Amino acid sequence: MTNDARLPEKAFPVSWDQFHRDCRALAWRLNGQGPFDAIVAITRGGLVPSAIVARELGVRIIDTISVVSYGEFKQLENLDVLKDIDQHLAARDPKSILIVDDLVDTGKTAQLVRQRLPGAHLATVYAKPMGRPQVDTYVTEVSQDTWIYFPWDLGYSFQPPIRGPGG
Ligand SMILES: O=P(O)(O)OC[C@H]1O[C@H](OP(=O)(O)OP(=O)(O)O)[C@H](O)[C@@H]1O
Ligand SMILES: O=c1[nH]c(=O)c2nc[nH]c2[nH]1
Ligand SMILES: [Mg+2]
Repeated sequence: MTNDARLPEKAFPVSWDQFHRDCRALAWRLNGQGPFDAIVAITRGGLVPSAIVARELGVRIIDTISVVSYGEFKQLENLDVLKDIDQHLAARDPKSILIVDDLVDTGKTAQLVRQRLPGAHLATVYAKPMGRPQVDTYVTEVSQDTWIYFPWDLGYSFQPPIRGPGG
């Protein structure tokens, strides 16, 4: 048990280097599918993976949908859509559209975006078991009681020794 009751049990910190590799691995998996000619990034977490996947797959059109679902480590009661998908994009063949996010947790965010773009392919870098059914392609699964720490949320800090200061 962690000291702070708000924190999930396990931590999975991800460095920039690891994240870049995991996004490239996602792009490799997606390369055999599609082809995709537009990406919908679920902001904000989907922005960095979308940029990397777009570069690898040669996709030039990137739209965003802004969904807020989490306060501090806890999901909010209702998902809030602050910015919706462009109507021009929604009129395209859904099979050519790739939806990208950093992770699925409960799957509620992914489900909301799927309902707006039925038939589009949804990809995330990480997936927790509850959200996995909402994802077509992902790279790494972590347990439901794990919190993923992304590189843009982290900084260098002192780590106390595992056995404490006495050694
Ligand atoms: O599967 P779910 O339980 O719905 O959670 C997953 C969503 O939660 C996080 O976004 P968040 O709402 O925290 O906003 P952010 O992307 O701006 O950080 C994450 O980036 C996913 O979009
Ligand atoms: O940074 C994050 N890490 C997570 O594990 C997570 N789950 C939902 N939203 C999340 N945001
Ligand atoms: Mg998000």
